[in-house]
Amino acid sequence: MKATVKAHTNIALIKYWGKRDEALFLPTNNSLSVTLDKFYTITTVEFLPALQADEFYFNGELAEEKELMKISAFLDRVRANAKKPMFACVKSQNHVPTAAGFASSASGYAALAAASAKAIGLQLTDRELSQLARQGSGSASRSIFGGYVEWEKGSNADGSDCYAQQILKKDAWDLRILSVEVTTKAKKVLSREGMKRTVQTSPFFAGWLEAVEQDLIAIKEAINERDFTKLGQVVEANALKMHATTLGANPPFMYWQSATVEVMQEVQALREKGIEAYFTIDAGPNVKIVCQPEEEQVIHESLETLPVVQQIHHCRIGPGITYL
Ligand SMILES: O=C(O)C[C@@](O)(CF)CCOP(=O)(O)OP(=O)(O)O
Repeated sequence: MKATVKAHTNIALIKYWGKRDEALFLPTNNSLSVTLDKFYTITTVEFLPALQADEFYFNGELAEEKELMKISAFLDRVRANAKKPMFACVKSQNHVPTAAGFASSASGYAALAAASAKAIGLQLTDRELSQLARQGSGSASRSIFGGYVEWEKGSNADGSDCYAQQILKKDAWDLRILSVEVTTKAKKVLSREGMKRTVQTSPFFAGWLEAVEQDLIAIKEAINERDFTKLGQVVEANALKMHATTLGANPPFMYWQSATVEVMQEVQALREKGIEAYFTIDAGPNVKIVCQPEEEQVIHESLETLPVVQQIHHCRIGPGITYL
């Protein structure tokens, strides 16, 4: 009754931004991501009849109560699914620089979903695992798979048609992701709160929903044609539109800091010099840059001249979950 799983984090090229159902983590729009090779979570789950309650160790330390509550709530779904009311000991090791603003919940819940299902004896398909992980954190639904992944929003109220699937293998198109950590000052609005406030109060959210459908069509054409310029332009414009919605929320908020804008401007300056780099930004001030292998180094060198750049992580497109 024990299993260990390694799951990688992912970065959305077309953003998940808004839920149509908070309880089931059903999104308002499809999203598309690439799984990253460098950052991952390894989670071991052991169901033990002798346990009187769930236990959760995070990076070797007993986790605090509120984290344990979230894990237990997730395990309740697994227990109900397997009809086995047994408690578990969960041990998670994160290899994700949380300072980089990576959604470590993506790799964390993907690993927890796969390890807990396996340990309790559930035989779930990857699609079913994606639907289970989704109920821990939406973006985790994508980390079950490697390569290029699309998360289908579905339309059923119960989420039975809401899951992610791989649309292109990781080695089919070798793109690089530079994760640029900048100096962070303010406490950020967590993505869950950010998207909820935006859906409920931003007049720009309707425009986002229209635009993201078009962006998804365009990026899939770009992927099929291996057209990096087209992909980069869609990725950057999609991120900017997502962030534009937050400015219209009530109360308004903004994830960018001055350092964020400096990096964005450096990327645009690189393009004016003929170096193709495109940025994307999630629920935080850090910037991720998409580029082609041959320009990865020159982009790194230009970024590290910026005093606001603290660290640059080089990522390639990575694999789906593995059972260790
Ligand atoms: O990753 C993306 O598509 C875009 C974002 O990173 C943009 F910030 C949102 C990720 O949201 P997540 O942490 O999955 O939310 P949850 O479902 O409330 O846990």
